Amino acid sequence: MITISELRKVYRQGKREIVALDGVSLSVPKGAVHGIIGHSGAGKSTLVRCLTLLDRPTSGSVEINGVELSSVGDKEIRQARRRVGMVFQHANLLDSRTAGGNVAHPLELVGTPKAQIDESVARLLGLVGLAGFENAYPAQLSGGQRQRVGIARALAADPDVLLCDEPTSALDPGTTDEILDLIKELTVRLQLTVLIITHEMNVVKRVCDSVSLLEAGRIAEHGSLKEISEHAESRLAQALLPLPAVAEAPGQTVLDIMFSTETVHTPVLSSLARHFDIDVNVLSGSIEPIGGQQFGRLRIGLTEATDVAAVVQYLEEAGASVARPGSDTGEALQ
Ligand SMILES: Nc1ncnc2c1ncn2[C@@H]1O[C@H](COP(=O)(O)OP(=O)(O)OP(=O)(O)O)[C@@H](O)[C@H]1O
Repeated sequence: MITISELRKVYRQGKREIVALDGVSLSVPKGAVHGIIGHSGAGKSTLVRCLTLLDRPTSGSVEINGVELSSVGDKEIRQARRRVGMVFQHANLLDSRTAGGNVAHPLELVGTPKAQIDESVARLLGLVGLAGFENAYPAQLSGGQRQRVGIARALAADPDVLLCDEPTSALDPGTTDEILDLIKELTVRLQLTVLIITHEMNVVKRVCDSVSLLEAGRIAEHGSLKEISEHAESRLAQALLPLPAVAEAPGQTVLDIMFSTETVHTPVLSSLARHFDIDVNVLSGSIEPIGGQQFGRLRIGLTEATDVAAVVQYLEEAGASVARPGSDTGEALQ
């Protein structure tokens, strides 16, 4: 379990203060995968550096399984760092070392006996589906295999938390899915706590149990995928269920409707049309499985004469969530 409380990081450039993290609080239980989405400059790298103790937070705390990370002294810092395994975008393997040599590296650095290292390397490569690849060099491996080695190396020190920084951004879609499935499987099997920094909503959909939107150093939105997908005004929900090209609807009142598992299969729109004796114009829509459950989003147009407040109330009473689409939509997060 990782608990981040009121984390602040202020950089100073001469007289100027740059607030990179502005009170980030977040809790992820053991065995869960949490995604962090954010635009460039939101504070993602700073958060990674604070969690890996490459940077000291200005204030706030990071606790891993009840142990406070941010207050450890310089002497214990190496030990504390071992609690967080790091997976990078480009695997960052040492080209001069074999796959086995790369996985062995962090164990060698802390003086683990040779026999124990050999046993760990074989076990870890087996765990990531690379049994028998001990002697292959990174140049002889595919991008996905290199990332598997990177994951095995991150697990070598038996960490509690796996911190994955854009782990699939350099991979093709098929390999991305394989690596994400591996991360999910390892999370459950080893009871890890996983944080994935990503800009890809597909990563969130496939592997995350919960997600946060980091904006200007603050958590602007967060929740489980189910909680988020039930709120039509949530930008994360809109990014999870982006609408295909939306048709213009001159002279109509446009509404976005989010349907959750319970309502996605009920004929809400036809009953709406019957109830109010109106025509409902479907402008765009999508229905997708998110976090193992079906969610839907529809954009509809109503003729201006319709009593919109009554329509919204009717839809909400039917279990849907309704929003008026604005200019700042979740599509921009894609
Ligand atoms: N060492 C530093 N000194 C001064 N300002 C910094 C430093 N590191 C980051 N910042 C500033 O802190 C803010 C957050 O930066 P950060 O690199 O954490 O964002 P990010 O979300 O990782 O962006 P990107 O996706 O582009 O890497 C930015 O305004 C950045 O300019």
